Amino acid sequence: MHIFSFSSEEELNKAGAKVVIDLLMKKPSAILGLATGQSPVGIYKQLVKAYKKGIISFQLIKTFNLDEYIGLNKEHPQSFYMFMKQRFFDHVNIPSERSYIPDGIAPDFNEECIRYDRLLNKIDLQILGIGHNGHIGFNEPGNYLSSRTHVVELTEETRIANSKYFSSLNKVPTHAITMGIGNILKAQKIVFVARGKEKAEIVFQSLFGPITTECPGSFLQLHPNLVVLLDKEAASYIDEGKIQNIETAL
Ligand SMILES: N[C@@H]1[C@@H](O)[C@H](O)[C@@H](COP(=O)(O)O)O[C@@H]1O
Repeated sequence: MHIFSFSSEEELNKAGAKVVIDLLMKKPSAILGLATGQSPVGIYKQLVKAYKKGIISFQLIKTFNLDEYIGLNKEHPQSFYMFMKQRFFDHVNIPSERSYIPDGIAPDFNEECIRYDRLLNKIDLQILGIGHNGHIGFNEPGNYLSSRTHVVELTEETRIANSKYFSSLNKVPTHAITMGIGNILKAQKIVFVARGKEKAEIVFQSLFGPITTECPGSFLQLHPNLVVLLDKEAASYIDEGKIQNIETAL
């Protein structure tokens, strides 16, 4: 595990984008796993900049998003599809048929989970954030975790946290489809991003606490190629000796 912390947002975002750019330079047909939430948005912005400068092309890549709300169609302003479209897909040259996201209004969700799992080729690089309660994708804390794509009931805590995107809490969907922990851990490399003081404890628990279904992020400790990008606040519980110098490492 390589942990880096940054005093500037821009440096963190540039470091995250650099991991993607380096991969695309080596493998223009790379498969990217993408995440919603505020944490990765700055990285997407840097990637859009790099595309506009002609540094990289997304023509040959494929993308798979982690999750989608159940009950929201693609055009719904709060769907994760729309989130990605507005912040990333519309600004780069990813052919739309190569960007996959679970279908939140599928007629049969069991079938949809099976379909998504079949589509999921081996992800080269997964970009990942974390919820305040330790969820990754929408794998919520509890007595068990699922390995494959599945339907999940969102916790009250998650619905409240995500209600900032909706007009009221009762508009936040109660369920979602998410890749499972196994899908996430199968990625060749994971770039895990977290920002802010309110993430400091869960980031510490995830990276150094016991591996437990009560903290889905703790399963990241099992991944052999994990790059952790934190701002100073999110890194504040971590011993400085465990944090690497970006200049020498990336
Ligand atoms: N399903 C997503 C997660 O993938 C994301 O990690 C989390 C944190 O979002 P933020 O980065 O805005 O804190 O939000 C959502 O619930």
